Amino acid sequence: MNEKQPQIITSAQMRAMEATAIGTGSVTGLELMERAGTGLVTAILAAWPELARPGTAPRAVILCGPGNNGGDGFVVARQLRKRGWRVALYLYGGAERLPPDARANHDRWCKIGRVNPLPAKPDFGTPDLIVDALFGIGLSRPLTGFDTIFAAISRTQAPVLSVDLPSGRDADARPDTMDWPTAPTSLVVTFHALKPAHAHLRARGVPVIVAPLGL
Ligand SMILES: NC(=O)C1=CN([C@@H]2O[C@H](COP(=O)(O)OP(=O)(O)OC[C@H]3O[C@@H](n4cnc5c(N)ncnc54)[C@H](O)[C@@H]3O)[C@@H](O)[C@H]2O)[C@H](O)CC1
Ligand SMILES: [K+]
Repeated sequence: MNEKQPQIITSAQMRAMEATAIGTGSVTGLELMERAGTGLVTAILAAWPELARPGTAPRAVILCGPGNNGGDGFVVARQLRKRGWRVALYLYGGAERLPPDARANHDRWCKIGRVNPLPAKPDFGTPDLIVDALFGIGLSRPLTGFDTIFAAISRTQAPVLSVDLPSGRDADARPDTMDWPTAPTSLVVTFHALKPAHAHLRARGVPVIVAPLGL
């Protein structure tokens, strides 16, 4: 009996599903983003239970990008802070560039925490966890100028949770994108279903978790 193969959808199919769900009014983009953030935090606590122990105040560094992938990062920051984590959040790009759902979560985060601009040569110190919420399925071309940031992530030797995709990776794993510069990763949490890039990551031994969005 052949093992049930995980469903793999393209980024276009994912976008169409999100658009249909939002278009029919069955859910809002903001609600989808909150579900995504909750799925990410659930995965963090399951993957690193030593950080979930009451009484510890783990330190997370959260890197937010200019789109809704960054929006997910703001949700994670708020939810971890609520659990007593210390959170240092960095934003690449201006808040005014954020799309509505991400901006709403940026504004909610600003009520309880700071937004630091992501420096070109960052020093993230020694966090317990790094959350890579820079880029997801909206990446349209190879990243340039992120090498020092990726090196700074590696220098921390902290585990890296990739939101949806390791930043820099093309979700559809088109052949000419396989050598695009990509952030380090320890664990990838994607949403609703695997995309082609996730099958490649798993084949290379990178753990990939699919968080449901209720779609
Ligand atoms: N739709 C929803 O409410 C949900 C979305 N999910 C998350 O959203 C991202 C996809 O978000 P999107 O805004 O479409 O794209 P990204 O955030 O991945 O990035 C777009 C952003 O980046 C810029 N950009 C693209 N390529 C480059 C580049 N090479 N260099 C610099 N900047 C680049 C582009 O201009 C945009 O500003 C998805 O991955 C999920 O994480 C929720 O999970 C579910 C709800
Ligand atoms: K990411």
